[in-house]
Amino acid sequence: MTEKSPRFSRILLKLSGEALAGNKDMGIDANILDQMSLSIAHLVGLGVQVGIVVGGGNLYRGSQLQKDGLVGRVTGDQMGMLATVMNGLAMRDALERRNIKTRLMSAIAINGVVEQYSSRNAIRFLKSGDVCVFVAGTGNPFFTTDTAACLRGIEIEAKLILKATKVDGVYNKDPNKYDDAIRYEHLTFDQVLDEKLEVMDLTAICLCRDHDVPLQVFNMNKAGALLSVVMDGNEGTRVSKSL
Ligand SMILES: Nc1ncnc2c1ncn2[C@@H]1O[C@H](COP(=O)(O)OP(=O)(O)O)[C@@H](O)[C@H]1O
Ligand SMILES: O=c1ccn([C@@H]2O[C@H](COP(=O)(O)OP(=O)(O)O)[C@@H](O)[C@H]2O)c(=O)[nH]1
Repeated sequence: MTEKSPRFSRILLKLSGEALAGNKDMGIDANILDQMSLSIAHLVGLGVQVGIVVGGGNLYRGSQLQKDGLVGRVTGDQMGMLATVMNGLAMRDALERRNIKTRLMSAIAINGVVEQYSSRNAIRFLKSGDVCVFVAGTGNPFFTTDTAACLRGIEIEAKLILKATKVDGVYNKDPNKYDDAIRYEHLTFDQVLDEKLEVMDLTAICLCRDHDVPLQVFNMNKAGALLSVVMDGNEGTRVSKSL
């Protein structure tokens, strides 16, 4: 009997900072990180090329720092981007503890700590089986790591961008506020924009739509969900250019 091969050969996985925090208010939950690295190791073992964009919301968000009166927005966003670097360092170590060769690539140069992002190098590393963790978002203030995920996904020619979240996909309204919210199995980027569904920010959605890269939103806390998305795409909600 031959083992089924993955439906997507190269993926970009977006992990939010909050996902890394688990049930903690702040910081990183070591058990969550370990679980995530195990799931990613499983994909790598199946020959899937994996790029990861990590968020930083478990540590800092520029908009919040500005609201708190601590710093201006640009400085706050720079602190937010540096927060993603810290999460990425922890993610790299968790993956390497599982003997997965991992490249940590940053949009902002931090010599001696991370290597600088280049799409050509990233594609080369992915082809050789290394996992690439992309940090520091897009390198620019006023953007999000969701946008960075779509940008990097397009650049590395990922077949699918996966957005890991805390709910089972995209609903017609916020499932954490409305018990009668209904989950979509499949919808278009234009529907997301027209119905103002809070899946990703507008820049991220427009990038995926304009470059025709499908997006899958799924629950990272559900056992086996990541594997199921990559093997057959039957998990969560798929968002694409057309139905
Ligand atoms: N239409 C919707 N479908 C799914 N989740 C939604 C929707 N509207 C709001 N949400 C909320 O978005 C949250 C997930 O957003 P996410 O982008 O993963 O979080 P973060 O902003 O921390 O990265 C869910 O917990 C849910 O409460
Ligand atoms: O291209 C980017 C990506 C991120 N950020 C900053 O980094 C913070 C953390 O990223 P994000 O909020 O996207 O993290 P997540 O919600 O995924 O944990 C953001 O709030 C921004 O302040 C930024 O300035 N530019």
